[in-house]
Amino acid sequence: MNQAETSNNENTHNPLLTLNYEPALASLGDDYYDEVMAADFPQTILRWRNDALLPLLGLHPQTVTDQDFIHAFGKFQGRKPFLALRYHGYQFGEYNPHLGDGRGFLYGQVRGTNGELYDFGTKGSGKTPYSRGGDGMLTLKGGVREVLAAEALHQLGVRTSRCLTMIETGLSLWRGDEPSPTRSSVMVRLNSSHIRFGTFERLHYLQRPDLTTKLLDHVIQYYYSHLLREKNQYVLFYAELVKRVAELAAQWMASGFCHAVLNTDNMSITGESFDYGPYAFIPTYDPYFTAAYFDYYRRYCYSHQPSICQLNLEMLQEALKAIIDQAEMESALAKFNEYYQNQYRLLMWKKLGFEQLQLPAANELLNLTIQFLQDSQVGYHHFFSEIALTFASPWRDDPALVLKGSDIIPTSEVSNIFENWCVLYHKILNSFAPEHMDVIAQTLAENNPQTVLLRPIIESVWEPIAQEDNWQPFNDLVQKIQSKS
Ligand SMILES: Nc1ncnc2c1ncn2[C@@H]1O[C@H](COP(=O)(O)OP(=O)(O)OP(=O)(O)O)[C@@H](O)[C@H]1O
Ligand SMILES: [Mg+2]
Repeated sequence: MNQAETSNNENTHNPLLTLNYEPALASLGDDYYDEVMAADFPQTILRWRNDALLPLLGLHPQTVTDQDFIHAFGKFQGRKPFLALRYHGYQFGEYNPHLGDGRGFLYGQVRGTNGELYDFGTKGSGKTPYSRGGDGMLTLKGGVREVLAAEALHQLGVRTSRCLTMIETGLSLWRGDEPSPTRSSVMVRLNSSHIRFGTFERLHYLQRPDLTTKLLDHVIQYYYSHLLREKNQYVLFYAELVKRVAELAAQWMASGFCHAVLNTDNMSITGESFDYGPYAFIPTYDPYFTAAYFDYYRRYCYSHQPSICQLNLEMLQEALKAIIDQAEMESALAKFNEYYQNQYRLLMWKKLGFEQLQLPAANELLNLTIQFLQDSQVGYHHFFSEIALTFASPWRDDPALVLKGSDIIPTSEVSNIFENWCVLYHKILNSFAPEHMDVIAQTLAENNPQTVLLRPIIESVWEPIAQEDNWQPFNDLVQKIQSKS
């Protein structure tokens, strides 16, 4: 076989290339994107493949070889067009009309076995017309961090994008925030959509309500299709987006996650979480914990996340008001807090072991928990995982037994709050039948995995990669996360 025949053969036998790709976004026309080419990399070494996602694409992991991944997502053979999507966005409060996919593109769109349409989006695949001064690349550590964040958040029940694969690409990159030169990677991500708030903001900036209408119809058709028959579907879309985003913010907060860069170009129009750059899981409950070193004014600190999401939704009204009544959008947004609070409470109660709780004891328990976590500065995740680990039915019998045997040992300054917490927890346990203790134990275990992606854990798997190209700790960590252990 000559080279062309070999390549053709690889294309027709590669299950990743013979998926039923749907040109949903491409069919909107080139007002929304630029066709681009992928970089030609000196090396393509498969470092990670997310076999857990393949069944969603209708594929059996055993039928997809490592070479198939490399051929499709490292060498970028056998598919086109690749679309660098156009968008703008508010970055740290300032409008930036020079954005767009600067180091990635929409690789293709595929319908999952669940009937939903998914984007395959790249990151680190080379320069585009939107790269500005950037090199179009993703560091290997950046790829490792994004893979880990997405898997961890998914297992914590957060509505998130996930990485399909990560391939090392053999370049030396220079970055201010990593010891440089540093290694490079390309990552392919599965998102519900790569259409961002900033995609609409750009159309408003260009004063093209015709293109806004066309894009919104597309969004509703593909991502809010249950609204298609409604007369006032545009308002209903906005109202549902408010709910989805409020619930997402609650999921981040309960998970102890700080996204770090909540610019409107990082806000998905489907209300899904994505783009894991300088994120961090909070070590302790600190409302002002800030994950990005360049966030000098703590704009995107942990506790600001709900209000920033609300603000981003408010700014989106500006981009949509040419086609949706603004007063109606305002009244939809007025529900943000209620949606947020309801979801946050529910998730926190689950972390405490309860699917359902009677008010007002439920609120009291939540307030006391937060107060204790904040005043004591015990590890946020550690506190919950210790409850899950040490929980035992006798906690019902005596408040002094609650958390006995755990390593949560409060200092004298917070011993009062801790005692109150134990007394209340004990009282709540007694509002359930003894047979219910197993259910509580199970709820605790399901909602508080022992493996938490704190920064030192990420560094501990990155070090062996950086020092001796040892991927075992990384693979072990992903496996632990995926198995929720
Ligand atoms: N190394 C780079 N080269 C070129 N453009 C870049 C680079 N890093 C970031 N950009 C661009 O800067 C903007 C903001 O980057 P940001 O980190 O939010 O997005 P991203 O991580 O590149 O991609 P995504 O939002 O799809 O996850 C985007 O337009 C992005 O494409
Ligand atoms: Mg981004």
